[in-house]
Amino acid sequence: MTLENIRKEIDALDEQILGLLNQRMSLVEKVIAAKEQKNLQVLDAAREKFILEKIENKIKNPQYAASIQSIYKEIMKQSRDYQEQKRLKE
Ligand SMILES: C=C(O[C@@H]1C=C(C(=O)O)C=C[C@H]1O)C(=O)O
Repeated sequence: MTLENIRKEIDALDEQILGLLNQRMSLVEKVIAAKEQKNLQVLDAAREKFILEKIENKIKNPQYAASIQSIYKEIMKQSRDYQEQKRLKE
C-alpha cells in the first residue's frame, strides 16, 4: 500500500470520527440540561471509569492501549470543559 493510499484511508476514517464526535458533542449538550434538572455536578468519575474500562476490553492490539486510553480521557475532558463553560455562561 502506498503512502497516498494509506492517507486516503485515514481521511475516510477521519470523516467518520468527525461525524461521531459531532454527534457525541450534541449528546453532551443534552446532558447539560439533564444534569441541571437533577442538580448533578459535571464530573461523574464513576461513569468515566466505567467508560475507560469498557474501552480497554475493546482494544484489539495491546500496543495501542495507552494511546487510545489517552484519546478517550481527552474526549471526556473536553466534554467536561464544554459543560463547565456552558454553565458559566448561564
Ligand atoms: C457527559 C457526561 O459528563 C462528563 C463527561 C463524560 C463523557 O464525556 O463521557 C462522562 C462523565 C462525566 O464526567 C456524563 O455525565 O454523561
